[in-house]
Amino acid sequence: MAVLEVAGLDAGYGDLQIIDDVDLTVDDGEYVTIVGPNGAGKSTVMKSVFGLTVHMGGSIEFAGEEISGYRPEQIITTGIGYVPQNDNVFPSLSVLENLEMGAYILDDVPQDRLERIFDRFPILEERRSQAAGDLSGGQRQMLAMGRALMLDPDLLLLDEPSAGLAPDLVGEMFDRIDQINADGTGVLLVEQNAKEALRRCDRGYVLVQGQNRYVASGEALLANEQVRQDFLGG
Ligand SMILES: Nc1ncnc2c1ncn2[C@@H]1O[C@H](COP(=O)(O)OP(=O)(O)OP(=O)(O)O)[C@@H](O)[C@H]1O
Repeated sequence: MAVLEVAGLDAGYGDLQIIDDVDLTVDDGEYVTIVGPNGAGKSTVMKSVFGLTVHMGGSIEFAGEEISGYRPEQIITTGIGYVPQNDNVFPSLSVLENLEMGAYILDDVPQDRLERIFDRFPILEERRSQAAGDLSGGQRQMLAMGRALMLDPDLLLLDEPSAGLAPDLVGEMFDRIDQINADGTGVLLVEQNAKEALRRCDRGYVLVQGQNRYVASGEALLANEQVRQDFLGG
């Protein structure tokens, strides 16, 4: 069953249209990645799903509900979590406070989820009292994911989580995403690290100049000579 179904999406910023007639689906528990050249509109597609762009046409359904036109505060209540690429933690708040903020729409902080996040990311428990601004880039990214997981989303949107990480941490970040997905959370990932993302995902989209150029399993895209030459560095 498609949890997220984007059809004929046109979107952009102000009067500027960036996304042109894009279709995209993420089935229940599926791991889907969007790759493509710089400036292709990958982040813009993701932001559109989360209500952060100007919607210019098409539909965005999540779990059967039309969510285009919803504000981000409404969208998180439908079961979509979003981890932006930048400014994704509150630097002056502690790690624990950041995680608690993730559950701000609930009356009480769900302690069982907090425990699960600490089990998944032990470094966050170790550093629970430290300011988020003092964390390393990788730890900050884990905190941002943990915060989004506090609402136990059905679909997690991740915008370039490996950006800026030291090469030895990139594999670890991808492993974390695999684990989150293995626990049943659907994942929509935008990545510059296209080969690694395609190796890990169920299905991939290659976006070029705001349009879908290829849609196939990650494996099939990696095996496609044209895709390799044009978008994966050979
Ligand atoms: N807030 C904004 N206002 C106006 N234009 C924007 C804004 N954000 C992005 N753009 C433009 O939209 C286009 C697509 O950007 P987007 O960030 O979606 O691309 P991307 O494929 O994610 O690229 P990258 O991998 O370089 O982040 C670019 O031309 C960019 O300059």
